[in-house]
Amino acid sequence: MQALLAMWSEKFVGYPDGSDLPAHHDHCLGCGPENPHGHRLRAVRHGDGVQAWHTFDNRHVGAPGIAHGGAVATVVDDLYGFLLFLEGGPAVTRQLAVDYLAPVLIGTTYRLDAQVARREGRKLFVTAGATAPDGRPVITSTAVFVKVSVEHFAQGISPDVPGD
Ligand SMILES: CCCCCCCCCCCC(=O)SCCNC(=O)CCNC(=O)[C@H](O)C(C)(C)COP(=O)(O)OP(=O)(O)OC[C@H]1O[C@@H](n2cnc3c(N)ncnc32)[C@H](O)[C@@H]1OP(=O)(O)O
Repeated sequence: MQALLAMWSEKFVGYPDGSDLPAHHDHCLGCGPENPHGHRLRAVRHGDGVQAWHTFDNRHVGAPGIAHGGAVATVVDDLYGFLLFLEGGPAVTRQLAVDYLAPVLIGTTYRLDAQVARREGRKLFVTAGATAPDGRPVITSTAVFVKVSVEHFAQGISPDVPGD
């Protein structure tokens, strides 16, 4: 637990505009480089928000040729998680909504953007979207994140689960 806390506190530092943001951790489904099932999402700071380019592959297919809606939601949720590095501390998803405006195609690279729309007490109201190469919006999203202490994550740490 102490090693995890130390590793995370090192990640909540200032990030200049345009800089790469770190993975949440190596096995994160959204961005972890060591998760064989994961999306390996990479994001950069873009002004006061975050931006990513992402291509879904056949591990995340729903209908043939189309990304599974749950996989899309995973990536959006994780993209919001990168905003936390700009906020300076952890938070967790309390509510997530995704509007699927058009199919997200396997093998097509989409631009994703997320930002904090509003802060209210411990809540962050966030918004995101994904844009196709021709400029069409394919999804929009809103979510509510709630700030937590790093001790919140101790609930999930088990010596029997790989990756902990
Ligand atoms: C290094 C990386 C580290 C960070 C690592 C981050 C990794 C990012 C990965 C992507 C993100 C994830 O997958 S996160 C994992 C998925 N999410 C989770 O596991 C969270 C599970 N839920 C919880 O643990 C809990 O519900 C909490 C901690 C979120 C909150 O519990 P609580 O303290 O009891 O509070 P609760 O009653 O639930 O409500 C909290 C506040 O939200 C408000 N609220 C609730 N629903 C809504 C709603 N739909 N719209 C508006 N507001 C709402 C309530 O009114 C309240 O406001 P007020 O009374 O305060 O005004």
